[in-house]
Amino acid sequence: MSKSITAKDLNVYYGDFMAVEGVNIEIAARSVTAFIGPSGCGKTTFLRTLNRMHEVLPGARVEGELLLDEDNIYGAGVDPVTVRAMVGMVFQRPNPFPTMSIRDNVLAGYKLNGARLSRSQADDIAEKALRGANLWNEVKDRLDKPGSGLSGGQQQRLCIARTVAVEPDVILMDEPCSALDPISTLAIEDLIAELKEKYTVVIVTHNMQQAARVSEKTAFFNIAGTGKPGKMIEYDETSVIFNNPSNEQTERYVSGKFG
Ligand SMILES: Nc1ncnc2c1ncn2[C@@H]1O[C@H](COP(=O)(O)OP(=O)(O)OP(=O)(O)O)[C@@H](O)[C@H]1O
Repeated sequence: MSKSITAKDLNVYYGDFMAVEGVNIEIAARSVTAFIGPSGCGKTTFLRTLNRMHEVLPGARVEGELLLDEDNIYGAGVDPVTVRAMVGMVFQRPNPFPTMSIRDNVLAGYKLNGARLSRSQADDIAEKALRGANLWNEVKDRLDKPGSGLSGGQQQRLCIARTVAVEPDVILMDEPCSALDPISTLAIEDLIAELKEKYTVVIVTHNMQQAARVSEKTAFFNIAGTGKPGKMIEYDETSVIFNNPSNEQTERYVSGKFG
């Protein structure tokens, strides 16, 4: 399954501070969208609203609507835990559970939900997810060894396997390669290209070449100054954003004149 994402007039606050203002965006199912922009413009903050992670901080809140297909994830009675099962997230630093085996890391989502799986069901889920994360061949002979014994790039693919194991509709990635070497980065970028066959992928990246390589659409965010809210300035096909943007701020950013 894969779902579209639509934000309507979304404002995001930390207490009284409005960190992101007035985002309107439509992200197609089965696509890769990159969020770019200078530090502090609200990319991560906005990304974390897409699976209701933002509100885990005290005082953090959201105004506006956020639809997964037709359903407002901020609607009355919607359980954030259900939303987070549909919208998985991969973080900047690989964060496998260090003492858990590779296999149990992949199955962690099921264990947290209290699902009862037979040994063969669990084996099938683990293998499928590890294959889906392009990690199976590297770990199939050591599934019972701790996840922390893998390289950084392998650990990040393990985290992606953990995310895809529960079959989400959307995968959010917050600078997933920033702690990785170039070879591991390429492995993750290849994987992102495969993931979009099944999932809607949204990635925050500081690396403009990466945005250009992996995404079909790009949203450029900017901030007018300290204490001001970040805004989405332009959203278009990635090739347009990088080669022929409409907005002067976008043009200045992608040509390296600031940020
Ligand atoms: N936990 C928090 N409490 C209060 N303000 C926060 C918090 N996290 C972020 N902010 C503020 O929200 C604004 C947007 O930050 P955010 O981290 O989303 O930007 P970003 O574009 O992802 O930046 P970077 O590229 O540096 O990661 C900034 O002004 C930041 O200081």
